[in-house]
Amino acid sequence: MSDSVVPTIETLQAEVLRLNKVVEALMNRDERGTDRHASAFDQFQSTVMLEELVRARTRELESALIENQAINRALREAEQKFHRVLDQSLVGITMTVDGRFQYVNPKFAEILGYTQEEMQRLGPAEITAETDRQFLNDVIVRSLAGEFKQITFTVRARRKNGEEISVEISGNEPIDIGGRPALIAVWADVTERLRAEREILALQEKLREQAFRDPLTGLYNRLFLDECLEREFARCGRTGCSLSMVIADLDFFKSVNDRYGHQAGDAALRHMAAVLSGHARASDIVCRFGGEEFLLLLPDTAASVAWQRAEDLRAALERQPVVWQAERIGITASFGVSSYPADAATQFDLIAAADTALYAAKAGGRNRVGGSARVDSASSYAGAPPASTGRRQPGSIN
Ligand SMILES: Nc1nc2c(ncn2[C@@H]2O[C@H](COP(=O)(O)OP(=O)(O)OP(=O)(O)O)[C@@H](O)[C@H]2O)c(=O)[nH]1
Repeated sequence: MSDSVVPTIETLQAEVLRLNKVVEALMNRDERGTDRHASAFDQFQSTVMLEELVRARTRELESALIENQAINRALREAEQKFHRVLDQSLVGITMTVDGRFQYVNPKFAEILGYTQEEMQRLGPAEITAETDRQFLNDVIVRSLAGEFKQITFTVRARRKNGEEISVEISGNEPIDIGGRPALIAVWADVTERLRAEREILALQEKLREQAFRDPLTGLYNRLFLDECLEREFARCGRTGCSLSMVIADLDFFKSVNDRYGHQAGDAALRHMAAVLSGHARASDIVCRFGGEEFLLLLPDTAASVAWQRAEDLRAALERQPVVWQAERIGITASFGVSSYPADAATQFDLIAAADTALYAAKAGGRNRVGGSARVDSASSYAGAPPASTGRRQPGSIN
């Protein structure tokens, strides 16, 4: 049979019937002719040939019919398999033509909370949250222009019940469906995945934050200080700005613990942390350096300004007693101030210089500020430590 046009089953069946009738008619006519007239040999021969031709054509058509039925069966099976795959797909699959969903699989309808029939009255724009609609339209226009071989992106979509979800869409170049460009896309609901990712990031941030925080006071710890001291030093080296440091150490803190108990000591440490934080500028870094020692890193702060700020802190601490249960415990601290580049060339020297200044303040009688940039004040001390500094008990001012 001709292979240019595949006839439909109906056409084939009609033609087989017609040919069978032709054969039948010929045979009848032949029989009738033989009865009535003695047929000429030629007529007989041509009739036999014609009959043979018709039979051959009938056989051809019958086998074409069988072949056609097999093809149709195979096509139906392939379509069924294809639909089964689409129906069972765990992701949404859509085919969009002229801005409308021409086909959506059940999963896509389920993701958006519509029926498959309802979905076919909608298009991608209608189910996209307003905030992302323009973006999606742009992607569709560019996809139809063949700009992307493959593209994956995420937008906010709106379900039938109004709930907003995040969907990840993967699409390819458009295909031709009946002369119209069609976009096939795979949609996945990634709302939970994105939420989990956000939670993990927040948790990581929290853990990072915890790793850098002192649990008792909530201040940064030494680990954090090491990180940012290096960074700040490098920055100041580059920009030529000054970097100051203040180390503060509670005076006679052992006596607070001994007299009021360890928990009162903890309260005093928290109180000290609150005073330091309360006086800090946004750019300052306030750390608990160790036991009852605190450290302030003051970027872009000249030595004299740092010294004055330490003095303000000293005075504030002296003024504000620790409130512990029914007690008001008066505490003081000694301070050591150092500055880059005035007192030190490296970050280690800067700490050492602040430490030396603190030691001098302790040695000078405590409750004072030590440092090379000291301004004249009764409570400041910058000289060498005397041989004996004496000790006094922290006073209850209740
Ligand atoms: N309550 C409490 N005490 C702490 C903590 N860390 C360190 N200490 C105490 O801090 C005290 C430090 O004592 P010292 O080093 O002798 O210093 P000080 O008594 O303050 O004396 P000076 O520094 O010379 O004025 C010790 O008794 C430590 O047990 C803490 O986290 N909580």
